[in-house]
This record gives sequence, C-alpha cells and structure tokens, in this order.
Amino acid sequence: MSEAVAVPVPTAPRPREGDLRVVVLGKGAIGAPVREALASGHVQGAQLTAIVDRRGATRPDGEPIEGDTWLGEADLVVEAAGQPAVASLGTSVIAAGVDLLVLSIGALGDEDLHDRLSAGPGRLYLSTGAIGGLDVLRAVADAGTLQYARIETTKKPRTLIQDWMSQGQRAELLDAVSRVEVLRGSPQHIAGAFPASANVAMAVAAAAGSRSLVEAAVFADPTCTVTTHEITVESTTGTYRFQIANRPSPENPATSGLVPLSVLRAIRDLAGRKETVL
Ligand SMILES: NC(=O)C1=CN([C@@H]2O[C@H](COP(=O)(O)OP(=O)(O)OC[C@H]3O[C@@H](n4cnc5c(N)ncnc54)[C@H](O)[C@@H]3O)[C@@H](O)[C@H]2O)C=CC1
Ligand SMILES: O=C([O-])CC(=O)C(=O)O
Repeated sequence: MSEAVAVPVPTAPRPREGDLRVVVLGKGAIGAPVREALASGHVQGAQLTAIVDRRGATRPDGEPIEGDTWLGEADLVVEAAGQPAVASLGTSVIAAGVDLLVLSIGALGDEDLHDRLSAGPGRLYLSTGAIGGLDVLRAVADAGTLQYARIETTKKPRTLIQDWMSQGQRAELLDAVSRVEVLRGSPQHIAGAFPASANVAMAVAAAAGSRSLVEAAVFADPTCTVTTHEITVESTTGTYRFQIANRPSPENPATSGLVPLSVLRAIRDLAGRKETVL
C-alpha cells in the first residue's frame, strides 16, 4: 500500500506596502490567465485585490465582495470583459480616481464615452492587446507625418459571426472556401461591428490620434490556422508594415493568445512606474 504524499499547497504571496492594487474585470480567455499570474505573485509590485464578472465580485480566494466596494480597494482596474462593460463600469472607475486599462477599445468609438473616460481623475490606458508596431505609428502621428494607416484582420469564419448578419451573410461566411473580405470601413465602424474580434482597429486609431486617417477591414479565412493583423503605415518618412500572426487562445478562438501577455507587460510597467520607452 502506498503512503499518501503531502502535497504542499502554495500560499498566495503577502501583499506589500505600496503594491499596485489590481482588480480584473472578466474571467475569460484574457482575465483568467491575468488573474492567475497576479494571484501567484508573478507580477512584482502588483497584487490582485478582486475579480469581477457578470455574477459579481470576489476576492482572490473566492470570498464574495458586497456591491462595488472593490472599487475602493483598487489602484488599477483591468477591463477584459467586453465593450458593454467599458460603457457600464468605466466611467465610475475613472470618476473614483482609479486608473483603467482597457482591452475593449472599440467601446471608445462612442465619442461621449471616450470624453468621459478621458476626463479623469483616474487615468485611461489602452492595452496594445493583440498587436504591435504602435510605437512607430505614434511617432509619425506625433510628428504630423502620418499619411494613412490601415489594419486588415483575418480570422476563422466562425469567430466572426454577428447578430446583425442576415442568414444569407452567415451562410456565405461559413461556406467560404478561401479568404473573403467581410467588411471594410472606419475603425469605429469595424470595431463596433465585431465587438469581440476587431478592437485592434480602434487601437490603431488611438495610436494614430485620428479616425479619418485609418482604414480597417476584416477577412474570414477557413484555411487559416492563426489570426493575422496586417498593419500598414504610410508616412512622409517611409512605409512601415507589421504582420502579426497570433495563435488563437485555446479558451476563446476569437481572442489571440498574446493578449494576456500584453496585459501583464502593461501591469508590470505601471507597477514599476516605468516609462513606456523601449
Ligand atoms: N484589444 C485587443 O487586442 C483585444 C481585446 N479584446 C477584448 O477583450 C474582451 C474579453 O476577451 P476574452 O477574455 O477573450 O472574452 P471571454 O468571452 O473569454 O471572457 C469575457 C469575460 O467577461 C465577463 N463579463 C462579461 N460582461 C461583463 C460585465 N459587464 N462585467 C464584468 N464581467 C463581464 C464574462 O463573464 C467573462 O468572464 C473581448 O470581448 C474584447 O472586447 C479581446 C481580444 C483582443
Ligand atoms: O485577439 C485578437 O486577435 C483581436 C481581437 O479579438 C480584438 O481586437 O478584439
């Protein structure tokens, strides 16, 4: 008969004075790994104080939290809960003087909401999420040399099905045998039409400091094994192309597996009060 082996139960690291107190909104493909990394002490200088989803708020050990008292114990709220959550919770976070890191950047297509979230006293941060190359775009935009920027996103057809599509449009998408363009337009239109799949369009617009200089498009490709985002920046200083080929998250094929890593990098920067200079 084998003897039972005592498995050591890892204990959560003790909160330290001065740690950045982080609340995560959403327990899905992004929120769950971010919560785990924070709760296991993998982000030096940051501690998880609460997790909030549709059912309410809990402490890291699962103890329920009354109402929105979690807001009083936060320095930073990380939104990984979808565009409607930015609209319903974002303003109260910012108004309470708490910083907000937004993933569902398409919500900022609503200019009133954008203005309210930019009014402070909390600071609004936008996650780089599934893409990169935004440093170059910001540099040429700041210098006034940006001529235009474009982002073309390609995903598996089933991740792009939306309520607004007719039966015919859905069938066309699901029956496609090769890459087809689904929609092209302004970044706010594309991020609004694909709220869980094309927030990156508004991330490009934010980096460009312009909506009118940015064009976005979404393609469906039944043969693709990765999600791609192709970003082209045209400036008087040159032409810049960034091709991102992301493995989708196993938990949610609409979301790229890179996204929680981008969030953790941003939390590390904010906890370390690092400038975002490479
Ligand atoms: N900027 C970027 O590059 C990207 C942005 N996103 C955004 O992040 C969001 C989350 O992505 P995933 O984690 O993959 O989604 P998911 O569907 O796996 O998880 C969403 C989570 O949010 C929770 N939730 C929904 N409504 C809520 C509310 N009102 N309050 C609190 N919690 C709420 C759900 O219970 C669930 O736990 C997407 O909807 C999208 O808007 C996603 C991928 C990339
Ligand atoms: O994860 C991605 O590749 C992009 C995404 O879903 C979004 O921008 O909403």
